[in-house]
Amino acid sequence: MIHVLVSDSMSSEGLQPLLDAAHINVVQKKVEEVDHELHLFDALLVRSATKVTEELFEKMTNLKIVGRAGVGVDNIDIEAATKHGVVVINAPNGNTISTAEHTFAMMASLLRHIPQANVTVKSNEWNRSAFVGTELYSKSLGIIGFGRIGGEIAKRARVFGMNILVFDPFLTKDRAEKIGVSNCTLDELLTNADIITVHTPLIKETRGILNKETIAKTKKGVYLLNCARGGIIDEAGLIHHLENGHVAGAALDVFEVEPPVNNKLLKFDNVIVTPHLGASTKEAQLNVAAQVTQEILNFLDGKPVTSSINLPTLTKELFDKIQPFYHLAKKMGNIVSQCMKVPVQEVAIQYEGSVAELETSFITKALLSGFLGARVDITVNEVNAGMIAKERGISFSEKITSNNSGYENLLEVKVFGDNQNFVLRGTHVPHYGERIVGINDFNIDFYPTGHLLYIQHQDKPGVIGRVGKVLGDHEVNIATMQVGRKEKGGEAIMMLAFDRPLDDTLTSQLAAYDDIVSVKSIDL
Ligand SMILES: NC(=O)C1=CN([C@@H]2O[C@H](COP(=O)(O)OP(=O)(O)OC[C@H]3O[C@@H](n4cnc5c(N)ncnc54)[C@H](O)[C@@H]3O)[C@@H](O)[C@H]2O)C=CC1
Ligand SMILES: O=C(O)CCC(=O)C(=O)O
Repeated sequence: MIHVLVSDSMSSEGLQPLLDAAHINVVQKKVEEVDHELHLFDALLVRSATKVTEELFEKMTNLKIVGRAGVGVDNIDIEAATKHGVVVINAPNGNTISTAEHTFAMMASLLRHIPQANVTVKSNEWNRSAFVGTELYSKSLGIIGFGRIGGEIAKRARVFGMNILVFDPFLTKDRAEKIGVSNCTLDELLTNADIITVHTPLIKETRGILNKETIAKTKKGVYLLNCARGGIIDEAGLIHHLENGHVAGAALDVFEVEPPVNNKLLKFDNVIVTPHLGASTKEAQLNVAAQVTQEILNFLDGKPVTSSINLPTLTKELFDKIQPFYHLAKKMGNIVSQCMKVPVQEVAIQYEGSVAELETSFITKALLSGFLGARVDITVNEVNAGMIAKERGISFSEKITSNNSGYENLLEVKVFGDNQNFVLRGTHVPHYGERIVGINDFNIDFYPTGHLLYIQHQDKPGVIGRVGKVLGDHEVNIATMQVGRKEKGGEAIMMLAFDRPLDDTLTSQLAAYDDIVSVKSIDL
């Protein structure tokens, strides 16, 4: 049974496929309410209320995936998720329209004082002169962060006859042209916009992008909006410019601390607020819950996820093509790790042939996870393999080569360790399977599975017979056997496969022969 914890309120219609799955047990409770069972859950679904911290990852020892029903993942410690090998996914476009519409509603309300006027009329006042507003028509709207939501706002602003100024360092010329806007510098936007709205993620570079100093550069009487994340507009800086009358008004859906506690911003008549409602429509909630549910089901079924924050994004088609190499790479990493029982400083992976055209970074991570999984006692997977390698001082690299070894595809891993290097080559043959085709300078051909014995020896008469006899004396049946050598009478290797693991006494007994250089038992 797979256990999924849904810890924030979510559209039950969107969650239905998870609720309907017979093999999945869905618990809809807050994290605090299941404190003693946290270790049971395979998946966690959240909106923005649940804080997914390092401490929570430590308690959720079985967790494999966190799904964020929404865009912003600032409530999830992505670094901690990556370290714990937990995939983080979000629902990037399900609430775009709702948030763009909310921002527009806030903008119109702010400039026409609708919330303030509403309160007075309901209090039996009829004071029309107190609420003279400002038109949106022909005003310059500055949009900071021109992604999905910023783009939708621009489309609506154009219909209202507004001029649009955009600042987004990552905006491509193509996308700007397609929507018909031009990118300007932050300073140009600040000095020319009548209204400024922010739509970036909350990251180091955007925290406080509008602050005491930058707001001072804006036009006197500017209106500011934040329907993205609290902290993108620095609250102290905004308060300063509301008090000195530089800012004519602000519309805020989000706050540095939510819900806001003793927040001075709530005292200003010209500040209108909503309780983080950008994505709160029936449509958006259905969209994000359905998107994230489908992704979780795919993931739990071993299918690719398309909106991961800490894994390369793969389409189903690409994922299917990568699968054979993913499994081969994982096994190759594992074999190398078991053959190199010394500290390792570097892992270099090379791709040749058709495999080089795929998303090799994913295959590299699979190889690293196979390598590290055999030598560390924590969960290692494609999510955290790179991070764990770095933490352990192991550098890794990948290279595409145009070498022509004759194989349709070839993966080669070279591992450099204390006084020892090791090279392994593998290929995948369609309809036939994975093959290891080279160890160090030797050509060989075996199927990497089960219990193997790798023997380096002298190419002399009687060695193979002696190995067979020792194994036979211990009632060990040899399932398959491959040999390889470089030259007659020189160094040689054997790879034997068995139906059951070998015990250490047997490998020590074989290693004691003079013409046997080394014996390594490999379990896959
Ligand atoms: N109030 C609410 O309920 C909601 C809030 N949000 C917030 O809105 C934000 C934006 O959402 P989307 O448009 O879907 O995200 P997006 O990823 O499509 O767009 C973000 C844009 O910000 C730009 N950006 C990044 N760093 C920047 C910088 N230093 N300066 C200027 N631009 C920068 C990016 O290039 C990107 O184009 C989310 O990160 C989330 O925090 C999203 C949905 C609902
Ligand atoms: O879950 C919510 O309603 C908040 C949505 C949001 O802020 C986001 O998607 O980034």
